[in-house]
Amino acid sequence: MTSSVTDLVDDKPAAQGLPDQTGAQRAPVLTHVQGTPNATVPLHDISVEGLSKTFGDTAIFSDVNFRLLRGEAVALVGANGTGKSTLLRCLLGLIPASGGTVEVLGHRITGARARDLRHLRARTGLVAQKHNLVPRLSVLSNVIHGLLGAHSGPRFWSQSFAPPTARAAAMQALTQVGLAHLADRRADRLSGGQSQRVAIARALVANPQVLIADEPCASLDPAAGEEVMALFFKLVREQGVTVVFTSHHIDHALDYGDRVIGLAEGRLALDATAASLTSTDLRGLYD
Ligand SMILES: Nc1ncnc2c1ncn2[C@@H]1O[C@H](COP(=O)(O)OP(=O)(O)OP(=O)(O)O)[C@@H](O)[C@H]1O
Repeated sequence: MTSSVTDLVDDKPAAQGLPDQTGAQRAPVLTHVQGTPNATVPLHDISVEGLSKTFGDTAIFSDVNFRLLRGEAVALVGANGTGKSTLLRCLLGLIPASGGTVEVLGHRITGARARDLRHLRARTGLVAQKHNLVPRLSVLSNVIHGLLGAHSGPRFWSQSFAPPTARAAAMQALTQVGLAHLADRRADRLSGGQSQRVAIARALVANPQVLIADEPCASLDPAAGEEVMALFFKLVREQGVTVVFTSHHIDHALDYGDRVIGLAEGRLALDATAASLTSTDLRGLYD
């Protein structure tokens, strides 16, 4: 559908329509559609239809359907092993779906060629449970690697060779996460919380429109985890990024998500606004 988009009316989250984490309402972003000059429809950054995934003979989930509006933050919840990480990997095309379709930013992910996926990865980002920094390289070089989706080549592997514009962008991202003073430190000399902040800077440096975060604070102690979540969502809200995140913390899903979707018994068992849910509703998914 979005391949026929011709004119984006407003690409920032506005102030009405969808609830944000403070309970305020934000409007869905509207777009004109080619051939229907007077029509406006909400712009979906992610559309999932009839998605299923099996590993061998084991069905992980089937018939999953949801759409995410631009700027929306959606928490994906469910008990261990229900397929949350698998679903996130299908969204990014990191593993093939077994059935159904995924569209991200108007591009079909399911069945796409590797070259097209590479192009799209320049506009998407991933924050994983394990930050996956290159341990022997500097913090700055690791953040510069976040630009590799948009550019490639040896010039982007090390801060010494990267163009000044790339270094400046990476320094700005480090400043946003409060770690500019550690730019030259080796990544393996950081604390867990600092590493995860660097991973966030790396994910945000290329100004992605869509971010996937798989338990971004799972490896951190509760205090550091709270700090990282608050920082992450402050930045993505400021930048109007569309986010899908998983968390085992029910409070995080309700505090940071506009919407919560839940997997149980191989199905999408929940899709509701965070404002309409209580922690008891979510606990039911873990029984
Ligand atoms: N590559 C794979 N091959 C076979 N089975 C897999 C593979 N990846 C995941 N699985 C299985 O798929 C199921 C869902 O795994 P997944 O990691 O997506 O669950 P999850 O909901 O993210 O779990 P958790 O909350 O523990 O992180 C699990 O039973 C897992 O063992």
